[in-house]
Amino acid sequence: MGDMKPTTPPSCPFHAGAASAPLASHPPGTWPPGPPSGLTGWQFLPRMKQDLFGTLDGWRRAYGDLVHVRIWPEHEVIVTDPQLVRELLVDQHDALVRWERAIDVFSQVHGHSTLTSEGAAWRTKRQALQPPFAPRPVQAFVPAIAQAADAAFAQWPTAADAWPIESAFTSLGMDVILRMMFSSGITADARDAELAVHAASVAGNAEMYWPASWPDWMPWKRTKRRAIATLDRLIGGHVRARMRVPQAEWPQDLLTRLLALHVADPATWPLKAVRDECMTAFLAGHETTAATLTWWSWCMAANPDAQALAHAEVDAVLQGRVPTAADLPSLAYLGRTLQETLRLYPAAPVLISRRAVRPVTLGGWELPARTIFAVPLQLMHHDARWFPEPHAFRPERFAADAPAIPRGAFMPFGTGPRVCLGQHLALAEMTVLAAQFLQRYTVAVPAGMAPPQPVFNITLRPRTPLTLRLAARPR
Ligand code: HEM
Repeated sequence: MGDMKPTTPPSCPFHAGAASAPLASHPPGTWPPGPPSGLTGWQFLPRMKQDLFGTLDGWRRAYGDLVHVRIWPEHEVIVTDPQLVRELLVDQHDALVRWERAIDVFSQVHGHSTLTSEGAAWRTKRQALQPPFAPRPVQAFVPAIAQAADAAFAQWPTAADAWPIESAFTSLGMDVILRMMFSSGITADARDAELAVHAASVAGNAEMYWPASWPDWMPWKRTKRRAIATLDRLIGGHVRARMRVPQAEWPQDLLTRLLALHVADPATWPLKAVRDECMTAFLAGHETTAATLTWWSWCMAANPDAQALAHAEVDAVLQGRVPTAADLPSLAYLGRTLQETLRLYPAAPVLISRRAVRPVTLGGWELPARTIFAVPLQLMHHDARWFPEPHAFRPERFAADAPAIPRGAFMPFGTGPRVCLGQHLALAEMTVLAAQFLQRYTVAVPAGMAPPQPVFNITLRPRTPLTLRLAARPR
């Protein structure tokens, strides 16, 4: 096959000035460089399972920012160049759907929600849900978030050498999302729900890399079956309880907004669709924020100077008050500590893989329909080209006067039309919780403790549950 020169498209009077389609500069039918796959490429799977990011990083160093990996019967392209990631997820998003295997696995718990749907169904759901998640409306949740934090911190000890902070932040994250969704805080069955979320997550992650799932009635899937039943009871119970209350008495929360859609248009929004959105908001809405606050508390403990600056800012801005939505813009340094945490430990360290439904031209390569694209945010966030000394915790990278970070190099919430629905809520929530935490506590690394190792189980979590030294601050 001869070299195909890029050709200039004929100019069109109707589309003058519009972004032109990317051009292929490599011969059609060829792939970007990548590791030799042998007959099947299946030998890559155990390596990827054992150390996904180490394996991908090795390939990026050897082959560049577009790596082709052949794992029969699939062709996968790993994209780590910020500009190409944006070209893919923003400019060419309509050429992609989410990898069907991941969606199969997620659907077993989430049903058919914004997270798991495609095409017109996804658009309808996303448009209906967008308004309460926009930057301004999420401010209405700040008092509920602050109340949840007050209630939780009242139960935390004033001093502890090894406080199970990960579990404590997970319960708090769950309480917050339950208050926002159902106007009802965490109940005694929260520990069951926490265990169920973990079990469903571990089972989901394990199944993702098999071409199909065994039916859930198989005897060895009992733990997963029970986990899903526990979550169904929790979410379904709230929906049913609300339906027993006269509509005029429904509180202003996310469930009421979803049920209003059901009341107005039960064909598009049957109760099952309401349940599915609640499940997604519950799972996506607390797992990720709890994981981020866990890593943030580690970053604070391991970087006492940054913690002291954050303490000083919180004290100066809040003067001991409970934070309100109006305070959030003034907590700028605290916000940067959260951004730096999301850079080092993105809660969703790799986006859900995408499947091309038509040919995609990217970086000069014409990649055929059915190509799978993977976007490992973790690698991009740790790339020394955009983040010097990438493993150091440096909140000042995000200061207004710091050197600009290339667009697309930092995207903990993804990008394009399928960017995280809850990003503004998550940032407001984490800032309020972190501020209230710092008003009360100093956190430190227990003597002799090694840095926690991140493991990827749908979200990025420490390999063993994180515990830290906690001491109440004089008030
Ligand atoms: C630190 C907190 C969070 C992080 C890091 C995070 C990250 C992400 C990322 C990276 C995606 C895109 C996945 C992809 O493109 O494959 C996503 C999607 C999504 N997130 Fe979040 N998320 C967070 C919090 C939340 C919260 C609080 C909610 C809701 C209450 C939420 C709801 C969703 C939903 C519904 C989607 C799917 C959107 C769609 O497909 O249209 N997330 N999230």
